[in-house]
Amino acid sequence: MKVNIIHFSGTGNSEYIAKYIGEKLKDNGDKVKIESIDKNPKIDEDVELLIIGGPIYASNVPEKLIRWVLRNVENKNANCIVYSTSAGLINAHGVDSLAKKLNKKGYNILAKETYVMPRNFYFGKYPKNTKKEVEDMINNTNKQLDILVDKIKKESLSLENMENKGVLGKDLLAETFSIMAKFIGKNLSADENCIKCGLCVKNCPQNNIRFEKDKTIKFDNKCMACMKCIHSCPKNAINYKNKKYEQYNINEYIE
Ligand SMILES: Cc1cc2nc3c(=O)[nH]c(=O)nc-3n(C[C@H](O)[C@H](O)[C@H](O)COP(=O)(O)O)c2cc1C
Repeated sequence: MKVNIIHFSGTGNSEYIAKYIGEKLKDNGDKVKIESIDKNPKIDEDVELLIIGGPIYASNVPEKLIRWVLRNVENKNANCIVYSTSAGLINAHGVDSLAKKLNKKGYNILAKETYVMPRNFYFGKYPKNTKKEVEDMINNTNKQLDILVDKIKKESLSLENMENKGVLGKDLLAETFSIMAKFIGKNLSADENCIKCGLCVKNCPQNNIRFEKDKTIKFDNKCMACMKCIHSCPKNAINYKNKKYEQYNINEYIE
């Protein structure tokens, strides 16, 4: 079977899901392509299964992912699985919106999956997950993924109910959040530990970070609050509201 797996991932959780499913299907002999929307991939003409997902930001997947789907996915009669990753199950069903858009384009939605993964945005009563919590989450998610992969292999998934309620409201929330995110971005700054390596400049999915003439790091007004810059800085030099974040790196927990 020809499979395309497309994701948006700020800090690696949604990419992990894409790769996990992808590798298992490759082992099964399927032809699999895995890509991030950051590379603006093309969906194969003859794709038989599209798997697509990203993180939950306040009840929906990022507006960037929704917009990418609306603009870049052509109408097609193929099977599709949508997924989201979130730090908890509250507000986690934003994946309905993505499903609805793809269903309108002709895709048969076979599953709407939500995976609880480590938190990448912590404050107040939502602290960073402990090592044990992270390990448990990844183990549980792997079990959930194995069940899904098994169903894909056995072709035992059936059509999802598309009578989703509240998609309009969730889309409005995603738009509102994308505006709020710009303000979150305005609270980011690089401190004296910055070694000017340029990784954040290169990695930012919004091209929101640049070097000034004097090589200081400048954050513009296009932030989507994905947290990639904070968690991937090799010197943990990027602060939010002048406070340092304890970094999260999924690679520390997987082989
Ligand atoms: C700005 C922002 C808002 C978030 N909002 C929620 C939320 O409403 N509910 C939730 O469960 N997780 C929320 N999260 C956590 C992420 O959805 C979760 O950590 C996700 O797995 C990150 O995926 P990624 O590593 O692929 O970017 C939020 C994360 C960020 C950065």
